[in-house]
Amino acid sequence: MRCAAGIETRTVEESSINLDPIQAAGRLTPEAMKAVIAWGDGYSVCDHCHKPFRLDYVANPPIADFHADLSSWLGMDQSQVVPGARRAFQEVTGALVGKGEPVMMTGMGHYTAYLSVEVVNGVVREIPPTPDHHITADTAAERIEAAIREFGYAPKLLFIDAVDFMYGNFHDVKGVARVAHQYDIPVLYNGVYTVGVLPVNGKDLGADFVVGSGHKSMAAPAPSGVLATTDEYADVVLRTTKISGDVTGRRFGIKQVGILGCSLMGAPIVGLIASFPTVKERVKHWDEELANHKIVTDALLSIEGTKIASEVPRRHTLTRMDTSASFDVVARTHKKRGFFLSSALAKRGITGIMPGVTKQWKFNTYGLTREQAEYLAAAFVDIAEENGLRIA
Ligand SMILES: Cc1ncc(COP(=O)(O)O)c(C=O)c1O
Repeated sequence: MRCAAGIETRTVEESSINLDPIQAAGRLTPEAMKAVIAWGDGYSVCDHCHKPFRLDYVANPPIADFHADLSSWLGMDQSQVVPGARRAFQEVTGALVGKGEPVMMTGMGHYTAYLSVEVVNGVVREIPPTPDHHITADTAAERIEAAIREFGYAPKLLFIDAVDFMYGNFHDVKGVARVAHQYDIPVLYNGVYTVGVLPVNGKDLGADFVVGSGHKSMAAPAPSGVLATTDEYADVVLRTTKISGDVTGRRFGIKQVGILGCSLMGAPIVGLIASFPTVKERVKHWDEELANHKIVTDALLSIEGTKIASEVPRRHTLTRMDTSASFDVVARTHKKRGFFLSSALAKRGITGIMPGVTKQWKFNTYGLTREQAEYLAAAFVDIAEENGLRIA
């Protein structure tokens, strides 16, 4: 069915398996789905906004309680909801970084982190990954020293991914944060692949800012995300307005500057909150997610020539495979070329791997049941066998 604006009814096949790394942990819970329908009108939660007229003070739906819960759940002091992790990056750079000032970024950072420096006319200085795709404290120290020599003062902020989007590798957040703090550089922990799927305690990690993505990892609608910080940085980054109109003298209460007053006011905030109890529970079961993931990677590794390009053993459900000596060999002569793999998977109800790619590709098994993991594992082996690849 298609509405007058041309939007088709979206059907989500419950039994199908979507391996798209960015979608795996963002699918809504049934509770969020219902809440989104009930609260989908534009500014729906604003019916319940009373003095002092700020989103995080709304008692019903329980937005105020959610903020308090979120801060303690992340091991931080204060938090805010934002329209996506990228807006949290922007809020922090907006508060801490001036024109021409350096920010340390890892060479494996997301493009939105780079752009959040660009939007405030800051300058990026990178910490390159090691040949095995890790960000280490030693390299961070070297690059910070180099930036200090170049600029004459320490960088204003350091971004570090808990788990990067390229390989799904874990990085030495604690070690890097310890080094950064020796130079008084605040640390932004990018938790888009951790917050909402596994336990995170920002202060234990040495983070000054913890950023999560609602639509990527907290079973929430887009755009949504979270920013948590310490009391030390809250005064600057979550600061309230002081501006006034020079002619009218107008003032704006206690609105927060970094999110231009309010951020999520309808479906995204109620969806985020409605999924939160499930999200808090599911992070306790990360080991089960890893066990399911291993069923699939073991099956893939049984296909002769197949390797894992990410760190091993796997500690995350997002993995980059190297099938240049297996599926890519098939692709060279197959009539569908590289598309044979995505097409064979689609026939089996499996989507989310980039069509046409057979050398290196990423997938994420987060949220699959044991049965689905076994089905997926068997599907890869089956596809390999029907294309003449040997199984060890
Ligand atoms: C590592 C990383 N950081 C940040 C983002 C941006 O997140 P959001 O869409 O919530 O702004 C992404 C999105 O894919 C990502 O992979």
